[in-house]
Amino acid sequence: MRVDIVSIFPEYFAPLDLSLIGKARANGTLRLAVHDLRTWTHDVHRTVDDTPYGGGPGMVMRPEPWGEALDALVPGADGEPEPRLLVPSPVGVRFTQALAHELAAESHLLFACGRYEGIDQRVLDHAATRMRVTEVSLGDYVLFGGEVAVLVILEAVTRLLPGVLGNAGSLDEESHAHGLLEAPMYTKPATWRGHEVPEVLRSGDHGRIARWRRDESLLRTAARRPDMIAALPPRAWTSGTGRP
Ligand SMILES: COC(=O)c1ccnc(N)c1
Repeated sequence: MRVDIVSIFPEYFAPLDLSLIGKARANGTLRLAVHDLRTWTHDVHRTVDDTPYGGGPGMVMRPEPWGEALDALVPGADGEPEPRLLVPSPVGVRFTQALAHELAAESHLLFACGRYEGIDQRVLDHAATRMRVTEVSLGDYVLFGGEVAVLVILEAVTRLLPGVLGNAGSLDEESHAHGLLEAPMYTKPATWRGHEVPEVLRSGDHGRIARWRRDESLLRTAARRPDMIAALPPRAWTSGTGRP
């Protein structure tokens, strides 16, 4: 997967050299490049923003640098598929595990990091004439800029790519993998500060363990995320594997 990120704070992405994303970059699973939007400015102050039409507080990101940046990063006639442009924004569609899986199937993601009051709408409108554009929200709150959201989205997507997670099986059992929250997890020692690991998990009875985990998962989801319970298919209540 090719990923391009455009930001006025490229240094925000230094963490992408670390850990499993760093390894994915080193082994070629992820071809990631970070670009400074100011590369595509031409004035001495390298201006990227201006006052909003219609008045109001704050500044808006100018369209010209973004237009030139996207022109430079979107392959022209060389046959490569158009990238999917992702714009982290409070007004976007909610980022979910399902969307992470959808993005993990893309060959080229292009992230545009807005700052100030956002990017001139015409940048997104023009981009939509030649590529898929998705504004993505992490939740109902506002950040200083899109950079932190890109780190979150990129981590959620990259870990789904083949070979990135050492134990791919964990993808199958984790929270949100099957519309439920994961059951509690335990490791040694069996007793810690007077707290015992549930006996069933030390029983070696895999059928009992699977049922216990399913039940705990349903209870935890019902308590914390009733919206997810409401979205479950009816068969989720009877399957013994913990998978709806
Ligand atoms: C500037 O970007 C944001 O404020 C933002 C991005 C993604 N999700 C949000 N909830 C906010």
